[in-house]
This record gives sequence, structure tokens and C-alpha cells, in this order.
Amino acid sequence: MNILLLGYGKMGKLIGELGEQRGHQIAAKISIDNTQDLDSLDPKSIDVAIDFSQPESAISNIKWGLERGIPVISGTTGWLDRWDEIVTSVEENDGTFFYASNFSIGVNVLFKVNQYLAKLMNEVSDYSVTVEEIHHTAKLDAPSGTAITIAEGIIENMGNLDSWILKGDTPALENQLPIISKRIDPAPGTHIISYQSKVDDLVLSHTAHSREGFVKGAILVAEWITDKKGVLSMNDFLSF
Ligand SMILES: NC(=O)c1ccc[n+]([C@@H]2O[C@H](COP(=O)([O-])OP(=O)(O)OC[C@H]3O[C@@H](n4cnc5c(N)ncnc54)[C@H](O)[C@@H]3O)[C@@H](O)[C@H]2O)c1
Ligand SMILES: O=C(O)C1=N[C@H](C(=O)O)CCC1
Repeated sequence: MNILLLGYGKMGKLIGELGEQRGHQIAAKISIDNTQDLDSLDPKSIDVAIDFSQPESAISNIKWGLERGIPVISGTTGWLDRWDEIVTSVEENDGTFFYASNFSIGVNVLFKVNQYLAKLMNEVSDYSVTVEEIHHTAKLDAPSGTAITIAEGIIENMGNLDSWILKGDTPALENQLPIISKRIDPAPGTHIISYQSKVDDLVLSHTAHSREGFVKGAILVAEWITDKKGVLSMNDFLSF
């Protein structure tokens, strides 16, 4: 498969490396310094574009691919306030778009367990819930995209919560789920869901030991997506 890398930082480089090890070719490696190289590419020669760039560049990268009939996979976080624009672009171009806040298979199992646990905890009282995420200091967005997905899974299953709040100076209201963001090097990604009562704590967590899990997930999705259409997610890719 011929893969276009939109964003050639920590993730893009590892996808290039592991992708080539799996027998794929890298059509081009686009970073903030060479975006003009996109103009010289023949879109017909590209099977899939993988975007791991930055919140401000994700929208133009994704649209660039969709407008040229290239299936686009994005793992960039921090741009979802413009989600509807991408859905419109997918519809207008009869395109293929896949987004995941986290491509790790382990985290996607955690997402499911998190939803189920929230459903159970909704039936018992006396517990307060928090989400904590820990990432490296180069991360531009907070909270992490993964923490937002976790928070949404809790809120949709717990009747007393209707929004999340990044824990800072403003204390969380009763209807708000606090998310704590910590930046510590070299953390590739830790997420902790804690339910606390006076008598006990119930904790669910996932710790990435490296970026390899995210990268493998993104490559597997790239191999799967080429004959698909529409807006797709890990729920479509995984069979659970
Ligand atoms: N979904 C997941 O599983 C997952 C996993 C890890 C990281 N991420 C997200 O992926 C993104 C990238 O992470 P990273 O650690 O590789 O970051 P990074 O800072 O190492 O790399 C970002 C790259 O984007 C490039 N870039 C900036 N503007 C660009 C533009 N206009 N066009 C193309 N490239 C451009 C930069 O030059 C840089 O090479 C972040 O948003 C991060 O949160 C998601
Ligand atoms: O390193 C990052 O940046 C990560 N970003 C994703 C997020 O925001 O959830 C996934 C984990 C790593």
C-alpha cells in the first residue's frame, strides 16, 4: 500500500518505520516545513493518508485528502470543535474518513469497560468519579482526546453528570466530571478512571509503555479501510 504521512513527528516517523516493515511504501512525509510538497503528488498513486499532525493543521490536511478521493485516517486530537466541517466534506466528496482519539487496542477495550462500569456505578450512590490523564510535556492539547472519549462514555451512562471540566482553578459543579491533566516526561499516555467513596476506591487504568500500540492500530486500520466509505470509527473496525 502507498501511504501518505500527513505529519511527520513522533507518530508519523514511527508509522513510516513500522509501515515499511510491514511491506508498505511511504508516498511522502509531510511536516510543517514542506506542506507545499503536497502539490507535486499524484493523488491516484496514494492508497491512504494518515494524519498525525497538530490541532490547527488537521482540518486542512483531512480536507486535502478527501477532496482528492483519498481515504483519510486521523489520530490528531484537539480539533473536534470542527467535526461537522469534516462530516460535510466526507458527504460532499463521497469520501472515506476514520477518526480515533486513541488507536491502541487496549485503550479501546478500556473504553468499553469504562461505559459498562459507569452504567453499574449509576445504580449505586456515594461515589464521585474523576478522570486523570498523564502525557509528555510536548503535548499541545489538554485534556487528551482519549480522556474526552472516556468522559463522554461516563457522562452518557451516569444520570447526575452532563458535562466534563478540565480541573484547574474553577471547582467542578455537581453535574460536571473533573478531568485532571498532568504533563510529565516521557509519559506516552496514561489514563486513570477513579470512583471514590468514604469506604473505598475503584480504579480502572491504562498505561502505554511506548507509542507502538497507537502506531500498530493506525496501520491495521489503514490496511482495512481501503474499500470502505463514509465516516468510520474504532467501533466499525473492532468486532466488539
Ligand atoms: N489517536 C492516537 O492514537 C494518538 C496517539 C498519539 C498521538 N496522537 C495525536 O497525534 C498528533 C501528533 O502527535 P505527535 O506526538 O506525532 O506530535 P509531533 O509534534 O511529534 O508531530 C506533529 C507533526 O505535525 C507536523 N505539522 C504541523 N503542521 C503541519 C501541517 N500543516 N501539515 C502537515 N504536518 C504538519 C509537525 O511538523 C510535526 O512533524 C497529536 O494531536 C497527538 O495528540 C494521537
Ligand atoms: O502523545 C499524544 O499526544 C497522545 N495523544 C492522544 C490523546 O490525546 O488522547 C492519544 C495518546 C497519546
